[in-house]
Amino acid sequence: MLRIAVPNKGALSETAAQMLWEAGYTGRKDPRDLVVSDPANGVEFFYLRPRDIATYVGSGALDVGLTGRDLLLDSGSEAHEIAALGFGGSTFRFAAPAGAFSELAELEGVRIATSYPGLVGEFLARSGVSATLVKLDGAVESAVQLGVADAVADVVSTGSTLRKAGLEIFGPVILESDAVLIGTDETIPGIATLVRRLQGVVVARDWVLLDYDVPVAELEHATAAVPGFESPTVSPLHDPEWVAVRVMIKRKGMNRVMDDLYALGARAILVSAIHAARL
Ligand SMILES: Nc1ncnc2c1ncn2[C@@H]1O[C@H](COP(=O)(O)OP(=O)(O)OP(=O)(O)O)[C@@H](O)[C@H]1O
Ligand SMILES: O=P(O)(O)OC[C@H]1O[C@H](OP(=O)(O)OP(=O)(O)O)[C@H](O)[C@@H]1O
Ligand SMILES: [Mg+2]
Repeated sequence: MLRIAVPNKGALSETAAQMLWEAGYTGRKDPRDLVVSDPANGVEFFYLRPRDIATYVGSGALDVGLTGRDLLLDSGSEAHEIAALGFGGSTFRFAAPAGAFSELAELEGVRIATSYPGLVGEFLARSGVSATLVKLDGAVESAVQLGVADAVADVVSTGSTLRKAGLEIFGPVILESDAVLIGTDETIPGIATLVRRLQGVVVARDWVLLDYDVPVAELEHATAAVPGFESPTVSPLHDPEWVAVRVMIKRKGMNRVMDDLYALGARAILVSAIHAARL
């Protein structure tokens, strides 16, 4: 059985569970379950703290895990990224009260609060800056106001936590993070199927099916404007001057594409959701 680590709580847990469910796996029914076996799919899920997942997978105790790129790098684990999962996006940034710092070099000798000392320490070392890291468990945005640090380095998503704490981002982007599938050995039986299933879910979330009818005379323009994922399917219609076209497009921006096709003379432009995919 493939042994899979899944976040048991926190920012990634809900979407990770939803994705696995959409990929056809049996999830946990009770949020207190620690282990769930899914023999029909040949997998076993271990619900763990997101921060610990890279440690379990890196040690070989578990085969693969869903976690954040930032948590993977912070852990120093042997595990590596197998696939990006298209959710849990965040950036990792330095922040301080407005005007306190404007660039990285000014962090020399100052105190930086973070719950990701591995990630931040490695970044500072690579940049040739020597600072004192103050290791906190979370809510690091309060560290400056409470006087235990001069700056913070933390996960930023919408930026509202920083704003509420009166802090502003400065300096370079430390990391762009995403939820990722991690492992040590991609040849373990079952991993390739898991990856294909998860990628199928990512595709089904990000792409839609677009159907439209277009005059044959405009077909080249329309397919050049909307080439789709691979190549559009073109089918004859009863009226020989028209054809039907089917193409996959990104969900984001689909209304703009529909407007453009309409302007080119396409009609009966329909969008439908993709429920599952193997590409
Ligand atoms: N507000 C957010 N929006 C999007 N992703 C986030 C957000 N906060 C954290 N993440 C991502 O989620 C992961 C961290 O998850 P989480 O915050 O649940 O773990 P933690 O901070 O170690 O645990 P906890 O917050 O429960 O102490 C990281 O990969 C991070 O990039
Ligand atoms: O930019 P925002 O959308 O405001 O999100 C960023 C906040 O979310 C995370 O906190 P989390 O809820 O994980 O709490 P923690 O600090 O205790 O880990 C992160 O550590 C930031 O504090
Ligand atoms: Mg957190």
